[in-house]
Amino acid sequence: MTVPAPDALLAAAHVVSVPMRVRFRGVIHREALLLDGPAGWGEFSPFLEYGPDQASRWLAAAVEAAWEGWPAPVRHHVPVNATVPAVDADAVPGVLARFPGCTTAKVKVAEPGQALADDLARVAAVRDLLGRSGRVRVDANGGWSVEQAADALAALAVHDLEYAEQPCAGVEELRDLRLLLARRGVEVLVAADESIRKAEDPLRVRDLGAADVVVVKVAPLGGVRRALEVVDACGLPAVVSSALDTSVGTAAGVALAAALPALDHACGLGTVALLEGDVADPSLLPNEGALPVGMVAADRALLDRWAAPPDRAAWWQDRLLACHGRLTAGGPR
Ligand SMILES: O=C(O)CCC(=O)c1ccccc1C(=O)O
Ligand SMILES: [Mg+2]
Repeated sequence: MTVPAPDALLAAAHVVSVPMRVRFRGVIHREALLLDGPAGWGEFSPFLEYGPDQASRWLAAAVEAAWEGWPAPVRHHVPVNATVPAVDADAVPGVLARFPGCTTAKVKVAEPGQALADDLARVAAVRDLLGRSGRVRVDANGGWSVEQAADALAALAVHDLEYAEQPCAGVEELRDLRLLLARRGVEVLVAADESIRKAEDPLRVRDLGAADVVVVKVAPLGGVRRALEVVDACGLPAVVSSALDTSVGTAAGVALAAALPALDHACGLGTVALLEGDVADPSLLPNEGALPVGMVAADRALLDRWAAPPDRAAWWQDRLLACHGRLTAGGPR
């Protein structure tokens, strides 16, 4: 991929700060730099704490979207899951109402400061609303030790889990957990999310037998094409998920999900519903449990409405330039 010159990137950039409806991943304002390029719109929104190596992959994904475009889709709609943040059980109906027609829900668990009882109550509430035919998965974001995960999943399994996403932080831990669950007769599949971030990761996950399913995100992997290679190398069923993107970044995830040869699970791409505002009109929101495939353009009025304060816009422009330097210096793959 040829990376545009710094001036071309800066000239194409719009920085926004969008409030979240509910705190998610500690984030209450989602900041993003949108790029208006010849092939369409791209989103550059690495989380604030990410260093330049990680963040430059997000830039590669944004440049792919805005200067190159995506591979051809093999489907026109992508089924999505509802995403339930670590809210109180009584807030679950309000969250699920934002995901019309979704029959799969992903529930955040193992939130710091909360107890297993909170997770059990939240998951029970979700199962209750979806009914027996719904699918319920949990995401611990690596918050449990192997023992904690085995105990928690044995308890949560009464609600019939589709899988548990990143129950423990490390790849070896995921492998050990799978062995322990099998020994204890707990039938819960394990998905790797944070363990799939770098080019060499998926092969490690596969070779160690650390997961049954892989979660892939376009931006951290450096674009739709790179993510397709990762899934192919891994040889495991894949679920595409968002990084809490605006509709522009979400469309890249939809493009990946639409280009995958096989797609057996709902994707975590309904998260625009967790944002209070967005850059596109209409927003890329689930309808009848699915999203349409296609490029999404940002809207000028909405870019103005959610424009970031000048100091934050300058911070993002500096970050863009730093990442540009990494990418053109050969950067991480
Ligand atoms: O998968 C989903 O349902 C939504 C996406 C999501 O949970 C997420 C969004 C931003 C950062 C991390 C994660 C995650 O899956 O851990
Ligand atoms: Mg996850």
